[in-house]
Amino acid sequence: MTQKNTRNFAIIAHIDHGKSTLADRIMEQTQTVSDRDSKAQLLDDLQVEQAHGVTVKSRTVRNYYHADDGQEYTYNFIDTPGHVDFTYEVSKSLAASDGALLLVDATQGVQAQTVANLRLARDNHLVVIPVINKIDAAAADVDRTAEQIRALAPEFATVEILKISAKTGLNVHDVLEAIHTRIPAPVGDVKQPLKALVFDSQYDAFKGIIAYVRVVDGKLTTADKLTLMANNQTVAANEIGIFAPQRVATKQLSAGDVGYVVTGLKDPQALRVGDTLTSATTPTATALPGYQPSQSMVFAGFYPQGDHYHDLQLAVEKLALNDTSFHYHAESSDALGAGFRCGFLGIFHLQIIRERLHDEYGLDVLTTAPNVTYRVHLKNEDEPVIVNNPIAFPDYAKIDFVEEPLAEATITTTSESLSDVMKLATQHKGELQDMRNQGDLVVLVYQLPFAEIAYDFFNALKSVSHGYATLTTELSGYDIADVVKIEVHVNYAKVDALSFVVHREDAPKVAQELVHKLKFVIPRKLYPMPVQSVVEGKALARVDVPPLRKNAAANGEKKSTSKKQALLRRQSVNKRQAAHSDIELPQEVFNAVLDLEK
Ligand SMILES: Nc1nc2c(ncn2[C@@H]2O[C@H](COP(=O)(O)OP(=O)(O)OP(=O)(O)O)[C@@H](O)[C@H]2O)c(=O)[nH]1
Repeated sequence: MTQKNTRNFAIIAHIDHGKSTLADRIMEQTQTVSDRDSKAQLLDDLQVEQAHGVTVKSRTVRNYYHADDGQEYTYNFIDTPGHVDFTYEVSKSLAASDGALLLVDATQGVQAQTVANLRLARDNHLVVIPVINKIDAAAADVDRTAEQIRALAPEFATVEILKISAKTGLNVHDVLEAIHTRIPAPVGDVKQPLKALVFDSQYDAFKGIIAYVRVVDGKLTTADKLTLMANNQTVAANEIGIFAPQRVATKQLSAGDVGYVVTGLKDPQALRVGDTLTSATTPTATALPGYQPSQSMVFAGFYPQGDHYHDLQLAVEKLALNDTSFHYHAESSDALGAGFRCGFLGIFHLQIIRERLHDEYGLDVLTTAPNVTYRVHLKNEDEPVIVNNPIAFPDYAKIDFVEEPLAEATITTTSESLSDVMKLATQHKGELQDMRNQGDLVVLVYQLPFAEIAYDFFNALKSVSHGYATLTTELSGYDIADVVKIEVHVNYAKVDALSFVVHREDAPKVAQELVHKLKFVIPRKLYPMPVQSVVEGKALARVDVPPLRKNAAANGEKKSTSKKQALLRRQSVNKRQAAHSDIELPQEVFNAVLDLEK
């Protein structure tokens, strides 16, 4: 079979519009998987994906399709995630594709991620096939959805929009035909030196790093010695193969093919996604453009529970290899010891990484309260200090002013929940920029501090809108903000890992709420321990964590004054000792900071 019969495409859509269901149907109708296998969810195989019912990793699968024109085609498709926190995964997949199926749910119409993903596809010069899905559903409004799609891009005004049910399989055949008639065959020259884009990777305990590649030019065989162009590192091709959907070894991958290479590299940091793989003996002159590194929006500290620092280090290295939008570097805290400062695309991403550490590596990590990046301008300094860890937030006396990141949030909701959604956005310091109708739905554009949406905004939005509202966010710049650091002192000793940054106007309320929550989660000691929220050197709130046993010096005890004084003296000795002793910090303590209504 020649490359003219190969098609590489991605399936993109807003979350839950049916990508994985369509991927399953395509595999079924091309007999890539047996009927028995297709009963199980084939692609979303990570435990976190099954637990949340969403895709977080892109999946690549090769299918063979006997088309109506009598020819056999190779279809390499990449199923991509739909959640806004995983857009980076989508952009990597698109760079390895020539076309995209853009799926729109007929019951919901065009949504925020539909627009965002279409933009990514067009940036990558892909041929986009619009597909309306769920036409079998009672609430489907196919005509309205078609109208919305036509309005999205000029080229959609004339192309045929396919109308399918991925669930029942209705018209999926039309999709299979459109793929080879509308999406171009890969261009690339088998005779040129090898040039392959590493678009994803995975760490296998036995085989080491497995690179997922799209071969752009040339051929790749196991006989080749290869070079990774970013740092000129030579690697082997111990095994090469395709995804069917499990890895199946082949003898050769040539220009236009999508497959994998078992590199034999054992150091998880040795390979960078976006790198170009070439031949060590006849290398190509220029590397492929690769990807823009992703920008972390939310940061949190990960600390091992117990004596597992090195296990955690290995696990984060391997996860970062598999998820290039997850970043980390070593940090330490007085209270928690050695750990890692980790960067995420959003709070859902953080949650998924935590769960993957648990599911795939058996590690439970202590997670400190998440925060955004601040630009702190110091007095008499020209350049701002970039702070993504509240522990490192400079002393308030040295600060001239602080800038915080702003988000442009696009919320699509129903008119019934409009007023509740607007109230929520205002509570989170949102300023309305634009409001328009999209069919029966209302689209609201807000500008608000990124920190306000970084925590619980998405869940709150889902709850006030009864699950209907959707959200996409984009960093829209930095602006001056009056923020302060809240420090927590337990028994007069600062617990650095509990520090966080809030707007000054919210500080008194947050400080009160925090100490009242901490009172119940800080493990008790034999003596009472004051817990204070301290802002700019002043304690704004205080409570006492009660002692484990009865306080012998408390009033109401029938004791002589001298006995009480003796006890008080002993307790004050305890107290001084305690100020130096370790305070245990279980995850609930950090959750108390996390759950605050900031
Ligand atoms: N009625 C109907 N339901 C469908 C159809 N296609 C998918 N669904 C349902 O829609 C839900 C979401 O489908 P998925 O295929 O998981 O959606 P997805 O786009 O892959 O979701 P993410 O990967 O998380 O973005 C599931 O409950 C499917 O059963 C369809 O054609 N008709």
